[in-house]
Amino acid sequence: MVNKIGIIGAGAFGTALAKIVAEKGIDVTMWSFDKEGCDQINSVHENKKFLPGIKLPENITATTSILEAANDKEIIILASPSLFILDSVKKLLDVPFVKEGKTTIGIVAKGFIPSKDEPKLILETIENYLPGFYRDNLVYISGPSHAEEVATGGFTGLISASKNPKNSIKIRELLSSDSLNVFSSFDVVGVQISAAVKNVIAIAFGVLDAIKERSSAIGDNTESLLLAAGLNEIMSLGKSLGATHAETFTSIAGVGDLDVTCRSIHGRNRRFGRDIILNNILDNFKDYDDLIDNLDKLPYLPEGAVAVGHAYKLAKKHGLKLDIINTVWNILNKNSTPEDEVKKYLKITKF
Ligand SMILES: NC(=O)C1=CN([C@@H]2O[C@H](COP(=O)(O)OP(=O)(O)OC[C@H]3O[C@@H](n4cnc5c(N)ncnc54)[C@H](OP(=O)(O)O)[C@@H]3O)[C@@H](O)[C@H]2O)C=CC1
Ligand SMILES: O=C(CO)COP(=O)(O)O
Repeated sequence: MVNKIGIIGAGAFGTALAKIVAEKGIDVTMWSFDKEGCDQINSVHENKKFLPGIKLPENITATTSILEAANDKEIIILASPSLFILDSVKKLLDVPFVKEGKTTIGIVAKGFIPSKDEPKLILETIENYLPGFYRDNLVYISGPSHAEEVATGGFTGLISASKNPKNSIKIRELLSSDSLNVFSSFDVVGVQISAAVKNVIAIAFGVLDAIKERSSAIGDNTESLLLAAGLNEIMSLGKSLGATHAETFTSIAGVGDLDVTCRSIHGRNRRFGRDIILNNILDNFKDYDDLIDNLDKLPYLPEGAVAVGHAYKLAKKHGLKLDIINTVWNILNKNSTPEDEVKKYLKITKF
């Protein structure tokens, strides 16, 4: 029986999972990048920056020492966003328990790690940094799970995916609770692609959703069309990259997460799409590279902005014509106006 774990990254989702686990009587040590946030969790038992208004159990403690958070823990969960996860992994290499392979590592980041190299899925990139025995042993945690609802006990389904069934079961047992229903999967490729590319589709959805407020040419029917076509693009890319189970795409990891990310008011990628139309947010950036370099300056993190660059390259490499991914790529590169890109995608001439 696990009695203490480490969570690396004290953002909204890391904190929500910490609360679920701590309420089961398991002690949680969270590593926070930010000293002030760390002090708040320890003194007032609240993460005011990322999960305001949620009282945290007292068996959650926070530290700015990654050694303290990760050493001597049978399980650690990496909860830093995809943009920063590699920094966290590099820091973990100094932790004896991690170096000796004594810990099971779960990862919740959805997206691609920013890089100019050939696109790689998150687990593959992380495996390249960790000692060899972690290969095929990492666990990828996904599913439709906005932190705000997980933290307040909203009933939620998650997928625990690993090539090593012992490890996926270990994480499943750790996270399962009255409000969290966790399922195991072997399809690490299908689950990761679904998690990364749904953020791209959600940006497109946000763009359509904002145009819907201004024009009767776009309605709920149009949005459902986008959702269905988006799922097809996720499936095409997933199959080309080696997804092993078609059911992944119709599961909570696929259509479930796509749906919540596009429709929920909590969705940050959807919000980014809306801000492109309603607040001309792209005017603040010179070009796509400038957007990616400054993404962490936005008040919320739309990981789909990074993911679209990788998905676009992967689609090209595999000879796939993926129109929504191309449309989002063109919008973020300001190849023409977002409205014109949407018209081109829908093959219509006016709104
Ligand atoms: N939010 C959600 O509902 C869900 C999120 N996820 C995934 O979980 C991951 C984390 O998302 P979320 O919790 O929402 O993130 P948040 O946007 O809430 O938090 C940002 C996080 O980034 C960390 N951070 C900021 N700058 C740096 C840096 N330079 N180096 C290292 N860490 C930094 C912060 O650390 P600190 O607190 O220490 O300052 C904090 O943990 C994402 O990949 C997301 O896709 C998955 C399911 C649901
Ligand atoms: O992955 C998520 C919910 O499952 C969160 O999506 P956003 O990053 O768009 O908020």
